[in-house]
Amino acid sequence: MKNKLALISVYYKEGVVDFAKSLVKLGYDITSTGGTLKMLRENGIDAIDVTELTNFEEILDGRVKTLAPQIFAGILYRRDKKDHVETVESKNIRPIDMVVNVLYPFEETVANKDSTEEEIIEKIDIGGPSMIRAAAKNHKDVIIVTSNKDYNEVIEKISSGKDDYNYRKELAKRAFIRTCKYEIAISNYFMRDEGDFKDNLLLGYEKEDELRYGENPHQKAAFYKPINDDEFEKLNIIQGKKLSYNNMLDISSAIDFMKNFTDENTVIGIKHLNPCAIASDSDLETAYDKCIKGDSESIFGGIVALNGEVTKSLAEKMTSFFLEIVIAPSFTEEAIEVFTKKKNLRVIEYKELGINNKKTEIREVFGGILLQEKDLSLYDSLDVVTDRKPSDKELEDLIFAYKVVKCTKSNSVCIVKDKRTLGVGLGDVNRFFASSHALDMAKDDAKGAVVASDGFFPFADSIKAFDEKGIKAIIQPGGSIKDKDTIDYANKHEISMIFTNMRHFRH
Ligand SMILES: NC(=O)c1ncn([C@@H]2O[C@H](COP(=O)(O)O)[C@@H](O)[C@H]2O)c1NC=O
Repeated sequence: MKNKLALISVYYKEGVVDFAKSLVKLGYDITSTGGTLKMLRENGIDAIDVTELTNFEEILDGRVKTLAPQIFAGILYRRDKKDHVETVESKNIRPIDMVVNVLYPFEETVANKDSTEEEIIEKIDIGGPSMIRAAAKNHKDVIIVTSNKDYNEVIEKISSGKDDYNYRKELAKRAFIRTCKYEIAISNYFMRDEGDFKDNLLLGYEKEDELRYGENPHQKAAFYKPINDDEFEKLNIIQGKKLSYNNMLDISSAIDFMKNFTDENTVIGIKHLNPCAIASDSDLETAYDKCIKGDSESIFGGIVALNGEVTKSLAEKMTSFFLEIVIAPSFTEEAIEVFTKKKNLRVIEYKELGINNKKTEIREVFGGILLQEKDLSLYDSLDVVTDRKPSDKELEDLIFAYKVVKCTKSNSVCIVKDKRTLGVGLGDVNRFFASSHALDMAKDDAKGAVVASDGFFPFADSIKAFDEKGIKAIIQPGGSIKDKDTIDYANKHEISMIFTNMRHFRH
């Protein structure tokens, strides 16, 4: 009886020589293709050239080498079917008991900006996926290996007689996942000119980690990363407890919110995916002090995002009370040292905080998912619709306040003075409630402050409430059928009002 036969054809050759040597020790014969064959032979492995099995030389620059009936029949015939066995024997086809294949690097070639179209097309592996699928289909009798990460495990399993049906099935599963991800990458390449809203949304995700629990302790959860995307790796988790489900949501909000504050040092305090306070200043530490003053109570147990380097003195301030996460583009060594006092606090460095690198966002809903462009603009125009015009200082604060309401759950209204939130009313079911909440938080400081609203005011009731507290400038999208009432009220009470013609709901 002949030895078992392993067909080895791998693009990346790391580990393949040792793997093949181990297979030989376990009694396997090796057959191989082109560059793999050369390498194995150079390393003293007496491999059979696959052309001896196919009776056909490799042609068309390697486009056809293993694509031959002798190979596919050797892999695919059913060992438990008499007629299959007879066919294979009568045609002198050698059984192939293991296929080891590492595909052409299509994904890497597409990711390389210097690759030409021709180079990319040539990296669409044809023979590899065909062999992988054939071997995976016939896993009952054939072992399929698709990654050099599996080499050691495969040798261990065979050596200990544990290369049983279940293990071969497990390898088949990995193989089909590999070819599936490969096809997603190829299909997405061919759809690249269809823009963001393609007819087919082919997404592939792989589990990065199990999470301790979900939104609540009784819910299980895990985090999945998109295949061929290393965005998550850009988060440098300097210290702290493992990230939880809610932490991941909060970090995402922090990253999203900060994209609105690129032109000035800004500090955002976040609770339950909403900013509880935001402040900007020419000095980061002052911005931090202003932010904490904005809502010194809600920030407890929250997240602080800063768009500048965290210094020792800032770190000392942030360790003086309980925070879950601090995220910033950089930290000084002294700051990191200070944070070590609070072992559980997650300290996260994200160099691209404040940079826009995603144009669309996905959400799951009943029956499917929703895909939309991210809300990346602030206003369409700044139309002063009242007799009184805002002063330059008011205008600065109005624009700042409008950025804040862009970050909040709708309906939202916020009150701002000196680029600092005094009160944020958010997630309310009616705009007057949101206005009242913001006013309650701002207390007497509201005098001389400005207001922003993420949607239009349907009635003049909120304007009246602002006026009673001494607010003199308002920014809102406009667009209500009752805009006239609101403008008339503002004119009568010498309030200036700006229409932006751009709403910022966030559901
Ligand atoms: N066309 C074929 O018959 C074929 N058979 C195997 N390959 C690929 O050739 C690569 C190995 O290259 P080499 O034979 O030079 O070591 C592997 O990634 C394998 O997937 C092929 N190439 C692409 O389709």
